[in-house]
Amino acid sequence: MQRTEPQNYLIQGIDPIQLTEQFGSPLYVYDGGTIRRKVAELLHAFAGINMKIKYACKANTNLAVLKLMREIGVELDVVSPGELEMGKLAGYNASQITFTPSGVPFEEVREAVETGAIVNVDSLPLLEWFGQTYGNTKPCLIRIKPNVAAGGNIKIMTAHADSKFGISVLLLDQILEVVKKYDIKIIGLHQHTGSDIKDAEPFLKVADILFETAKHFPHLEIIDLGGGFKVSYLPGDAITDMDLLGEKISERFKTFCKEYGRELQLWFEPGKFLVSESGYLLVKTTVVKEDPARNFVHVDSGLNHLIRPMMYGSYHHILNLSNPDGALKSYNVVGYICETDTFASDRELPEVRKDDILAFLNAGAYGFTMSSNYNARLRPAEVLIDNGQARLVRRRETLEDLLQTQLGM
Ligand SMILES: Cc1ncc(COP(=O)(O)O)c(C=O)c1O
Ligand SMILES: N[C@@H](CCCC[NH3+])C(=O)O
Repeated sequence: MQRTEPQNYLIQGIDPIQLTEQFGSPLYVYDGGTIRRKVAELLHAFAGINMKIKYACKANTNLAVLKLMREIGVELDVVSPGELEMGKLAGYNASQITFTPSGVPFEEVREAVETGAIVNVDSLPLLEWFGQTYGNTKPCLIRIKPNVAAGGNIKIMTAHADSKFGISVLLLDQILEVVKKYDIKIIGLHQHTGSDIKDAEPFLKVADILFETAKHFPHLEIIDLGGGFKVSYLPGDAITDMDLLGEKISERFKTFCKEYGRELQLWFEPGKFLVSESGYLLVKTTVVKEDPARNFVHVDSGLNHLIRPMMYGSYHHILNLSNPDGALKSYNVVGYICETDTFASDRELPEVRKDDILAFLNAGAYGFTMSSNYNARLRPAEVLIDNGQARLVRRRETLEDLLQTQLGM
């Protein structure tokens, strides 16, 4: 979204307020141009390296977004049979999809393997099952837990010693024993450190751990370093310097490949980095309440549509699209859910009036995908703007959708 004079917010030349008039509110809007730009940034940072992007689609599974990713050469990382199916519906071959489960029933792994996807094995019992079931007939990667703590907050750190994810690197001997016992075809090592990681240092640390571990596996083709690049939520927020990170990791990766004796492929699985900035949650002000303690702005949405502020205390920048020139006032922006659902506390915004349209920025990742029907509320519609055209890519839910699975009458 550019800010044009005088403070007229447009997404690819389209007025978001007009979108809410056409498609209703609340509304998720994604800017395909931003997604294309983010993919290009990542490719640029790792130019010169045999690198593949596996979009962690838990961030946003709208089929139009998945199709766009496929069209621009991005492959997929999925965490469930549902996401796998969505990937296929978006036109992916199963062989372009990696399944990265977390303690799932082994039947889900069987389904993924038999459909042709590659699996990141995340526990010793699963490795044992994989060996018993497939011997050396199917390839897999192993998800290593490097015991490194990094990420925006503890809930989104996934590689520290107490994290449930992956097989601890300290269990390497046991991993090797199982691999040997069944002659399992390990073609890659994987790790994902966490989300919202700004500095290059943790990425380099886990890369070194994986490179060292890789020396014990002679048939590798892939090193998968996961996702986690930080984006800017607050204006002026420090973000991962992708070019610097690309340069540093590429250098070490090249050295590793030389030592390993073969050129491997480097994979990344970003979610947030690719889609966060592309997304806006547009909401309408329902009530402005001037309480002695605080000014409250209620909107026609809540933690059911964007849970990140309540779940992680995350900051999402808010724009008052309807009154950008209004005098600044301090507000608590809250939802309509019967639960404390605060989007923002003590936030300075241009004066907010009833029926103003507000935009929550950085809503493209973990927005709609983490939404729910709490309080029997319906989920928003979604619009994708690409090549200057706005297209409805998910209709608004109806009460019928909500009642469809109920059998209690
Ligand atoms: C295995 C795996 N890969 C990739 C990601 C994407 O993380 P992010 O959206 O921070 O890039 C996640 C989510 O945390 C993950 O669990
Ligand atoms: N859902 C998290 C990031 C991914 C966590 C999943 N491992 C967020 O909104 O920041």
